[in-house]
Amino acid sequence: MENKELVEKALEARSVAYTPYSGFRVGAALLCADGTVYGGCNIENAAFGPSCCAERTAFFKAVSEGKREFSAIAIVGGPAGKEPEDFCPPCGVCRQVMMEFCDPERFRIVLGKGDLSFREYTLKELLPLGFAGDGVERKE
Ligand SMILES: O=c1ccn([C@H]2C[C@H](O)[C@@H](CO)O2)c(=O)[nH]1
Ligand SMILES: [Zn+2]
Repeated sequence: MENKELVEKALEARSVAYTPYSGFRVGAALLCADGTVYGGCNIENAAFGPSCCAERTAFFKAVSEGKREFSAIAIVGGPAGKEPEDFCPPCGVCRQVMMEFCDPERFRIVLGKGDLSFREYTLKELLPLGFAGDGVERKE
């Protein structure tokens, strides 16, 4: 799928962001290796801590439906009431979640804006020397 189309889907996902505390609405569209796309938005909470970013919402939706292989994620974000005018790079926690499921040299992170312009990075570029759990015992 074209990056532009993925950015459009991220903008669509952003429209239902739940952000009463920050007013900063983020949307993500996660492209699975099988071609399916999962949208995600940020979901905030009055206790702040339980809030979830758009990117993790998309990943957890996909993994909870059996998906394990991912090609790319588009991310858009900015203040409510207007289309995103700046790029919104993923937070460190979300980069680490990507590291769990994605090949850092192949997984593409597409940062988009409301005008559908975008910049593409690999996960390795945004999370150099990322921790992949090498040496961590796996039970299954
Ligand atoms: O890449 C990002 C950056 C921030 N947020 C959310 C967290 C919070 O709800 C709001 C402001 O930080 O935006 C995301 O969902 N993804
Ligand atoms: Zn995040």
